[in-house]
Amino acid sequence: MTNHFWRYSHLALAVSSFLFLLLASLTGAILSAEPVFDRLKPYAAKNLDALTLAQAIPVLRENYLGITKISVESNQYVLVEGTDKAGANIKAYVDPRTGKIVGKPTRKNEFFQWVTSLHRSLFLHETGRVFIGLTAFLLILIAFSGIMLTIKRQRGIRRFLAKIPNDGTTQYYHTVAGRLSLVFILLIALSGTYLSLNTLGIIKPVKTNVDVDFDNIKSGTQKNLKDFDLFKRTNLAEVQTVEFPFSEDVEDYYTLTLKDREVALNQITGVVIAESKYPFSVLVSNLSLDIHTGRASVVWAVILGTASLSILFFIYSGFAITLKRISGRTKNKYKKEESNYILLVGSENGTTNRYASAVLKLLIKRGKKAYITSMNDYTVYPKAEHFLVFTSTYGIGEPPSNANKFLALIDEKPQPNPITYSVLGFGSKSYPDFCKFAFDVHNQLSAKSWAIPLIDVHTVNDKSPDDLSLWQESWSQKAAISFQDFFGPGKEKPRQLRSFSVQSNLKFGDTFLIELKGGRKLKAKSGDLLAVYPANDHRERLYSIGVIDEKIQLSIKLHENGLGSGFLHALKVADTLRARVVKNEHFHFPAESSAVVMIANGTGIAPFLGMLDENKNNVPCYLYCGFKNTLSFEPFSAFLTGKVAESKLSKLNVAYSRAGVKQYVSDLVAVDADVIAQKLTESATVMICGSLSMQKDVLMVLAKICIDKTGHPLSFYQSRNQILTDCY
Ligand SMILES: Cc1cc2nc3c(=O)[nH]c(=O)nc-3n(C[C@H](O)[C@H](O)[C@H](O)COP(=O)(O)O)c2cc1C
Repeated sequence: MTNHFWRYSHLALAVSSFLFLLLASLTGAILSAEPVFDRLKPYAAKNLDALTLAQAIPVLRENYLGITKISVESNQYVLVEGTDKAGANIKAYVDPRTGKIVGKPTRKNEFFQWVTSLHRSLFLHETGRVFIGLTAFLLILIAFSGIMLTIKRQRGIRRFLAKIPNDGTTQYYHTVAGRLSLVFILLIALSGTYLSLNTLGIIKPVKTNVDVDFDNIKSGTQKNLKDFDLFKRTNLAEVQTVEFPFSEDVEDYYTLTLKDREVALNQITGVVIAESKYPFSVLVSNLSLDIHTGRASVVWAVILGTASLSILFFIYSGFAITLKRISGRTKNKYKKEESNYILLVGSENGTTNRYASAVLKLLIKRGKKAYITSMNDYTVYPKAEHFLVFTSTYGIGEPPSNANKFLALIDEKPQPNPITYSVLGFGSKSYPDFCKFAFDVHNQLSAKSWAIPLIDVHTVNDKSPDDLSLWQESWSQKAAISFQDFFGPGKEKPRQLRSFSVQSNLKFGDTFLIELKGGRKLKAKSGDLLAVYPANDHRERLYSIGVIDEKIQLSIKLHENGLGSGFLHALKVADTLRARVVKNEHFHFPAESSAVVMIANGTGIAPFLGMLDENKNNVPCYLYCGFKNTLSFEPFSAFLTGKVAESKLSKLNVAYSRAGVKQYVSDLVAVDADVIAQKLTESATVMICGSLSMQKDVLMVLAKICIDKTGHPLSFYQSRNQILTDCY
């Protein structure tokens, strides 16, 4: 059964029993203090398991003239009833080793009596008992559905006790505490249910009294009590009551009520004259009482109290989780039929929902017609121009439950118009399949003819504000929608711009290479981005950078009327530029990788130039790059040949799309399918930088290579950081 089923069962059971569960656990926690208070009184006898009846009874008989009954109560009080040496009636707690009176039985504490009634029947007699019994039963089901949810969360029963990644959420504490208290809560619930079945008369535990055959009772010489075999074998911890014979007549006998049976004993010879073992139902009933009340052990009573308090915590945290989950849902202002921006959300616990809702509000504030819905409600949107997909990943790289039909739906329902899309994945690197579902969505959308990627797939690790703002910057640049007054997580921070001086600006047709030098404390790595503000206003342009000899190198294509490229193209040596470096951790040269496969087209080669320069350990690097013709490759040719000579680049593969055999870089990748598959299985990293259309083609080729030659889907490697992309 699905996670969804268990989640809703868990919630529905908790909601339906909430009030009774609250009362029962609160009163249960209070009642667990009673055995502790009882044990604090000086009446409890110590080490009853080390004192036999053969030792205790003679001592008590010496002290009291006529004993009618000895009772050993569950709190280890030993009660003697009968007459004392002066012939006066007594009913007192005694020390069974000395026979001394230690206290007199008193009425049960009124407060505990009141709480007990509330706990057992809510003061509603039979009806209350039914409700309480039902609550105990529902608690079993809640615990069971909780176990199933934990198994799903932990990806299998064998990993049930494995470490749970601590993301600091209420859900984490709910799960961890649940696992710790599970056994105790189950015992409370099972014993409570059984006791309720007893009190409601559905299960009737019937003790059969000993059946004595009076014709067979034999007399003889009076044996000393301390020599009675059964008395020697039975310690006081096993005893509930010992009823003494009424007279000295041989037909009167001792009746011993033990934990598991009743025994009749000849008072002259000490021989067992009858025995009746309790039926299973009585044993279970006694055990349930011990378990449910903690009457037999202070330690158990404390555990019970803690477990009852933990139920209160689960009620609180469970509702907090649900509230968080549903609070992110937003009402739509526009209908889906009229909206141009469609926000598709996959969220299990509400984090992604809340972020998507903040983006929706921003779009509406900017005057856009936007519509938000969960990914499973995906349909055909006649006026849609942009899809914004926000999704988390759960389980073994699986979709959240409101997105589990999405991949099938996009196959079933093609859009009538071309639509740009962007996918933002929410996940956590504590899980092996980081944002895998977001990659699955991005890959599947990129194979659709109607879907045009607006920006590369982005991921957010543990709600990182830096990751969120990176997506915002990339998306707002392409969609021309400012996030300036965005009110949501990862909202814009004040920009701290630095000055860069232009070292060179070399032009090669419509491509140009700029070298920039920042101040001494500049920390930039190849793969980071440079944010430039060409009009000195909010409009930002991002460029991938390569760092060579502590200088930032940008490789840019001049676009007609391009705001950013036009501005940079016009820069001259010694000009200064105000800009900032945006960290792009996910696209740095991998610190530990058996090999690196670099795939680029056009100016996307820029970060790889810096990375090859950085390759001090000569990690095997394979570059596949695509250019229009030899002229557009020329700016990089000498540098790359030099890196081959230095063994920093193992193999250089160049495709020209408008010259010679007319190939694309994806064709080169397809030719080397075997090599790339082998590298991937050897934990190599594939890095792709360049245009989104090139990425689309390359991902399709890689998807085929992965599935055909390694048996894993492409997203398997993407979510393990083995396929990194930075495309625009
Ligand atoms: C049970 C569980 C399983 C998860 N599995 C993954 C996973 O496989 N990959 C991943 O990147 N993140 C995983 N995460 C992290 C979530 O995707 C991340 O916390 C996300 O922000 C949750 O978003 P939501 O609240 O919108 O569902 C998991 C979280 C939980 C609680």
